[in-house]
Amino acid sequence: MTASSTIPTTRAVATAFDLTTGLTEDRASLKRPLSAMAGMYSDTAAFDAQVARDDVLSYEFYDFDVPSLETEVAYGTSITYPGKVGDEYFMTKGHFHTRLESAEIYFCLSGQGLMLMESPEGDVQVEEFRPGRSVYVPGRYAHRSVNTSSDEPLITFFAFPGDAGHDYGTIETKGFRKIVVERDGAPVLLDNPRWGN
Ligand SMILES: O=P(O)(O)OC[C@H]1O[C@](O)(CO)[C@@H](O)[C@@H]1O
Ligand SMILES: [Fe+2]
Repeated sequence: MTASSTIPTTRAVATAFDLTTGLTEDRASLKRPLSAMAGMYSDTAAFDAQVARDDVLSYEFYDFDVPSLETEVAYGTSITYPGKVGDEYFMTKGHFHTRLESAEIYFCLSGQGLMLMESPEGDVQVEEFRPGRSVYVPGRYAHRSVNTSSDEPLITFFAFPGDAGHDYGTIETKGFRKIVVERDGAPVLLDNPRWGN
């Protein structure tokens, strides 16, 4: 996703985006339909049935200029739509940074949800997203946004070091150690029964 270059960006960049929806007409978003999340949700039968019925857009995000150097800052907005696969809320795929130590900052513009984080050693941390709340994802932690609202998109603004890179491999093969599911109308964190498989 991040363009690789050794030439620093030397021009100022401005992007106008909607503070509630996170959308902009200045750029194209990267779209992840539910089908792009194969293997990510714990209820695989519910996932297959839902994709066959209607392969909805589960999230999309904008990279506002994708700088790629250590000295630069990559940033954009992220929109995770409401929905569930079985009891599990819609979420982003999640990733470690290729340069593992790279941290990231998120600022919630609207909606509600959770930032699920875990280190390679298995430390799990969870922070709540609600409008006006920032979440600092420490270096070394994989991170995934989860939308826990029944009807509103979760909108965040994010920024991270330009050379952080995205490492999806571990998450695609092992998953996160925890899943976020609805129980009696509220989100709860459970052990992922499929973790490591
Ligand atoms: O990269 P994923 O896990 O698909 O999730 C996308 C989100 O994460 C980011 O890569 C930032 O970490 C954004 O581009 C976007 O908000
Ligand atoms: Fe990230």
